[in-house]
Amino acid sequence: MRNKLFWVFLLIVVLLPVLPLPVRVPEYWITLLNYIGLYAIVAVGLVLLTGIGGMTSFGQAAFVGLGAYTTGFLSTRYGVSPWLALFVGIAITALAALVLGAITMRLSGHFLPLGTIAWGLSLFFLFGNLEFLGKYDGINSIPALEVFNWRFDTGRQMFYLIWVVVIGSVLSVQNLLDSRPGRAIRALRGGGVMAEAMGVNTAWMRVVIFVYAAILAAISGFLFAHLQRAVNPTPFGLEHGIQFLFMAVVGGAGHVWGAVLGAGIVTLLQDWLQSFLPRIIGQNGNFEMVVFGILMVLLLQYARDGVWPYLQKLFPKRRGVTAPEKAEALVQRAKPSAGEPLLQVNAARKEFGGLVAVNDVSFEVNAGEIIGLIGPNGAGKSTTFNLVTGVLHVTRGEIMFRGERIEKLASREIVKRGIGRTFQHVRLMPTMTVLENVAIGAHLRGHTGVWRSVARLNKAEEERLMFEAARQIERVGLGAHMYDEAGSLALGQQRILEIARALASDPTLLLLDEPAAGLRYKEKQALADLLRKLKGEGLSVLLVEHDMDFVMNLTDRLVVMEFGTRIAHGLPHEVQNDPAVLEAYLGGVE
Ligand SMILES: Nc1ncnc2c1ncn2[C@@H]1O[C@H](COP(=O)(O)OP(=O)(O)OP(=O)(O)O)[C@@H](O)[C@H]1O
Repeated sequence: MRNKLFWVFLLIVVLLPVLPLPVRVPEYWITLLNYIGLYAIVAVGLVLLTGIGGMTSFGQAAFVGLGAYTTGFLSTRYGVSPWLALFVGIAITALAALVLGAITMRLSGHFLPLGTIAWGLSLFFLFGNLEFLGKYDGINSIPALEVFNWRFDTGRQMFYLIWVVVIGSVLSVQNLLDSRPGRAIRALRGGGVMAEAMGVNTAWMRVVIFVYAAILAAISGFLFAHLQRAVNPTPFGLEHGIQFLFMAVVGGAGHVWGAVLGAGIVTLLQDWLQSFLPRIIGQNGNFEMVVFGILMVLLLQYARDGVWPYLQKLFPKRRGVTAPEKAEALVQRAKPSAGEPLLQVNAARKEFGGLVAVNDVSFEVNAGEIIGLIGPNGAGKSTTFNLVTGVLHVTRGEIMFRGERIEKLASREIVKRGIGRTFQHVRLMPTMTVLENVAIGAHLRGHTGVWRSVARLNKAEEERLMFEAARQIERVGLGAHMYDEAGSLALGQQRILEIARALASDPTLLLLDEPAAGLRYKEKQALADLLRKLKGEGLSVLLVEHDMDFVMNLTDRLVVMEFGTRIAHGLPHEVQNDPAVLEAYLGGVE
């Protein structure tokens, strides 16, 4: 169920063009609302791409152009039905975005924005220079849209079509974000290391949302062409690409409805400035751009999250995703029997240039054991951890898991095989609930993709995933916080939440990176109790730790490293009294 506000909004949209006199909305406002709608469709895509996925594109106007020119060209030159042209336009755009995305999405940092700028510029000049597209004059006499003899040849009629698409775009993106791939998209922020560790193919996910945003832009372009009944390159230039980005940011790039709000604010503001500034200043010129620029700077300075969050505070909060009381359990992997060899690290070596961070280190973890990997600062523990989890790859040596070599596999392949992990510095989605955070961990246990999620054909699987996430939350004792925002929990609880997220992947081995770091005594005790309980349930744990006391009463065996080398190995009390360990780890016998 959508909230009341949505239905009020829908009612306004339906009534606006048909209100009788004297409250009839003038043509001028209908035109403005049409443009706001067209821009909003593009901005919704940008919210997904930029606000949520964390990737900046200046090239959306070029995708709008692709949609507009395809229908303009096909419908005027070949008399093709615009509806067919819409599909051709979407296909061309998707293909272009796929190719462009596959090239640029792998590049980090500023390469993507630069790539989209280059794309925006080159397409603009291409439109303007191709003879068959009418060069800079463009294409005229584009036919009106028709559905069953109903012609959309006035602004008032187009209004409905445009706003149906706006609402459809918003709902489609909302549906997507509340789904398995949506949670993966939200986890892309912050570099994607966490998402990869949960089994998400982040490079592919980035391409997917780039294509999705491009398709929305192309649909907007299609409507634009049939509203204007003419196209030329000007509206598809880089300047408009930047404006779309402004709209998403002004509204609130992290909020889907923010796109509609942002499109409204920017369009109205520009229109207002354009008509009033010349009167105040007394001469014509592009003064509105100057004032607009200043307002933008102020907004970015004082309201980084855009205007939507302020508006949102006035209304009741949308109820988030909940876990069902009952659902069919997810399939579990076959568990090893106690004592079976699980992980074998054989002479693993990692060199960073001349530095040997891990020097031919060997150890193993058997099913049902808790093993501690300890050592002083810089000993190579985290590097070893990263070698096992696929974040780094060995220079030489081998790592076996359940009889299979895994040292060359990527993180997402390793979690697939049953190694779950947590992070030294917790990596949670702070504004998502505990439930949703844990559900990210179950990513690989679901299969629904983007299109089925958009169409809400994922209900049964979502219930199973949420049920499993809730089960893991109860298992680690965080049931009372199921619907709290993850960022609101204390550090100790956040670390336990990360364990629940790892458990949601149904691991046979749990890798914990300094789980006790920063915890208070009570929190450490709670964590140790939880790990003992998990061990009792047959789970194996490898933990990298600094805190000697914490590991002493918890682990079955300890592996001690110093300067990248394994210096001791054995039962905790044996290791504790080993002179080499006392010397290295405790800084010598006092
Ligand atoms: N990506 C990297 N590039 C170059 N050197 C690195 C890299 N990662 C780690 N090192 C170096 O490798 C050595 C081992 O570091 P590592 O982080 O594995 O130690 P650690 O035992 O986990 O220490 P800490 O407890 O402080 O986290 C250190 O000298 C570190 O500076």
